[in-house]
Amino acid sequence: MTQTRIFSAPGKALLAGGYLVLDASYEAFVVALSSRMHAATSVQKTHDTTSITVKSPQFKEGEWSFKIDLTEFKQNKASLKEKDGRRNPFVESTISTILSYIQPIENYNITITIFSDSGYHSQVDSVPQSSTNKSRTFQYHSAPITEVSKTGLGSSAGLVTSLTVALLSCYNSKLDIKDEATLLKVHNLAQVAHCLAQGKVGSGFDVATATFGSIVYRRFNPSLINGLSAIEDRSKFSEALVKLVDETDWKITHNKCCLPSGIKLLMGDIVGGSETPKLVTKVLAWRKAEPEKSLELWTNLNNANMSLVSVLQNLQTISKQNPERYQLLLKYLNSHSAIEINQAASEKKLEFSELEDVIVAIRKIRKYLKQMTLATGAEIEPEEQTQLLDDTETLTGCLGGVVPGAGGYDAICILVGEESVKKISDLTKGQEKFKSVKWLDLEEQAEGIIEEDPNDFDGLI
Ligand SMILES: Nc1ncnc2c1ncn2[C@@H]1O[C@H](COP(=O)(O)OP(=O)(O)OP(=O)(O)O)[C@@H](O)[C@H]1O
Ligand SMILES: C[C@@](O)(CCOP(=O)(O)O)CC(=O)O
Repeated sequence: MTQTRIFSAPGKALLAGGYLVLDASYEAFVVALSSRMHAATSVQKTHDTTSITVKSPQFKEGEWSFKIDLTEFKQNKASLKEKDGRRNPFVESTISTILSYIQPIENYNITITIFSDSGYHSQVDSVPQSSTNKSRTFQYHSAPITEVSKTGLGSSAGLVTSLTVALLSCYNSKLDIKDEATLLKVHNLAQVAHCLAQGKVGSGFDVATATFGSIVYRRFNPSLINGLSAIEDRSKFSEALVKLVDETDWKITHNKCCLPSGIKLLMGDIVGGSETPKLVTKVLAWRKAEPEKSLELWTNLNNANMSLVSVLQNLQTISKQNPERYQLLLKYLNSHSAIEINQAASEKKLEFSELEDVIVAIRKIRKYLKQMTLATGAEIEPEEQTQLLDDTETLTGCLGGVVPGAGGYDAICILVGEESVKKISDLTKGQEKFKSVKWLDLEEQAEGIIEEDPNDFDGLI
């Protein structure tokens, strides 16, 4: 019997809480994006050995095939061997984590096909291909996955999370991702697989967002996964993994939190790029060397981050409790810039002080990220980005913006009234001061993992 189920998981933009989120004392606000990673299953029972193939047809040589003798797998923790010696550490790690967890007795032929929305990668040298009913279009690249430039939306987290839920569904046809406990299990397994593939334990905000969608996130203790990776024997590893996934409280926070209606996230890709690990190393070294100064800065920045979350939540509440006033507020936003709103507030002429609250919170975040930049020497909000973000405050309908995640020269994220999105992208196109920005064709899509309609993928699989 063959069954096709398709699951997808979103990309991310870390709007508030970069660096702080590495420490479980602090929370971060992460927005899930409309660029998603999809995993389509095909399962057949077999009497032979288990065979698992992951295809990623948008990339050259995007196929990784494994034949697995289940008895041998249980006895030996050696890594899986791909048929043609091809490597994809994230695919290998996810398959071996799921098999270690499930410890299957019956054999299946499984094929999972991955589809990646165009926001994750540069579209240079790629051609579109659509499903029969034209509801889905994906870009097909002429190069292997490792050679195509990434945009920073968390492609490996999206891959691991969608592959985790897809593989689990192959062994449990009743798997329901609307069930909270199931979703938490998927999250825990995907975090383990992602960390083992990376060979390090990060904050995990990307995997958490891929699973749960737009959230306020607090990380888990890294020792949970560090302990696992030290186990050499497969049966002991499986036993510890089951305990960790099913019986351990990871003490993470993943509270749903999204942008208020009528306010959109606009993400600008910047010409240039930064290496996150180098920035992180500098920041953590300074934090260690300057415990008192850094505590003060971390506290101030965290207060600013949390105030952004709370003013956005306040707007969401107004939109529900007083929709008429909220429509007027949005109208005002879509006809004023952050500078003008701020000016009106200082002259005590502003009717919608809630808009000023957002602008102030964003400015505070930037102020402390700039202090972090100057103190640590890590280019988190470098001068070019400062100028660019200041310039966005002059755009009608824009509340300002930040450098997302680790910052640097990768991207900017701005908050914009929905009606102003197109105007801003049109207006900035020809302008010298915005010449380094390419607005990405994506927006917030707050859901985490969802199950897709297979008909939408006809002709692609
Ligand atoms: N569509 C895909 N198909 C197969 N493998 C993928 C796909 N997307 C990502 N991967 C895997 O994830 C790797 C990229 O992970 P890496 O940790 O380098 O980037 P990342 O931090 O997730 O990137 P970014 O945040 O910029 O998207 C790829 O080399 C590949 O192994
Ligand atoms: C700096 C850090 O806090 C955020 C990095 O975010 P991004 O990969 O730049 O989106 C690192 C992490 O949390 O793993």
